[in-house]
Amino acid sequence: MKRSDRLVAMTNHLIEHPSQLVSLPFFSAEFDSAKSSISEDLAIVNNILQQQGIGYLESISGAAGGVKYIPSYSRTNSEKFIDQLCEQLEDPDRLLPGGYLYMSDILGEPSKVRNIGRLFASYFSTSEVDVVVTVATKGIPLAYAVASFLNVPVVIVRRDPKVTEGSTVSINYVSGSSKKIQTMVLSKRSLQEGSRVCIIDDFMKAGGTVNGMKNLMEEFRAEVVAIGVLAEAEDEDEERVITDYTSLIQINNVDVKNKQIEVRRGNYFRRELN
Ligand SMILES: O=P(O)(O)OC[C@H]1C[C@H](OP(=O)(O)OP(=O)(O)O)[C@H](O)[C@@H]1O
Repeated sequence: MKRSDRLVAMTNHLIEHPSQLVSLPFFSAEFDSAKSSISEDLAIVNNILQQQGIGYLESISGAAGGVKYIPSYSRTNSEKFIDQLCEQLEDPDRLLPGGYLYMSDILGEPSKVRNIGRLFASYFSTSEVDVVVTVATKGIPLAYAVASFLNVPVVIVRRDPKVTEGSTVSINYVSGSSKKIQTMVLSKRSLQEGSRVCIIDDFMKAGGTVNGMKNLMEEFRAEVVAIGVLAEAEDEDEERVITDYTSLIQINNVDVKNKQIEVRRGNYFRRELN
């Protein structure tokens, strides 16, 4: 196979299998090429991925070695996407009682959900995440998007026990937004002790829901190494219980009465991105 054809096929395979180890012998066999040629090809691909600001190839040496495509969105790409999302959300008609924002249309757009997943996967690419955890319902599409780029499974926390979940662990929590005691339930089979967990949700107001998930993770002796929320809205009437989280969008100065709203970049951008 000609180098130009190999480069296209190789890039496609790597992008289609984010965070997955691909061995050099696999590429050699697939493209009937010497490992030295494949190594040169991979250097070219790595260079272009970084130039395009969409990630890089991580090399793993040794007999079981190879390369992994690590999605890592550049600052420029990230800002462009989030600014466009802020503009779309900064619409007073989206305001809901209790300082909520209607975002289900965004969560219904696969391309936007995929980009949100890519941003979080970029941000958490070095956190060695084993599993992405979310709570039903609106966090689910985002959790799958993040997990697909990190190449890890998704675990969904429910609010009610179901016979199909087997024996479960449950905790009670107060979701600040609804000010009522709620329950979170998770099947005992779903998480191994010591799992490194990335918590993902669509929205955080008082942080009671994310805090509930953190408490539930303690019941499983799992370690929360990353917390990502698409949007956060300040909760004027109570101190937020969560501080160690990453948000893509911040909703400020919500004035339901006068239908005013401000939507800005979240704290995702406070950290130096490559
Ligand atoms: O930070 P808090 O004050 O706890 O609120 C954030 C919660 C509330 C809302 O979920 P709901 O709309 O209650 O439930 P669902 O996701 O099933 O629509 C949102 O999806 C977060 O999970």
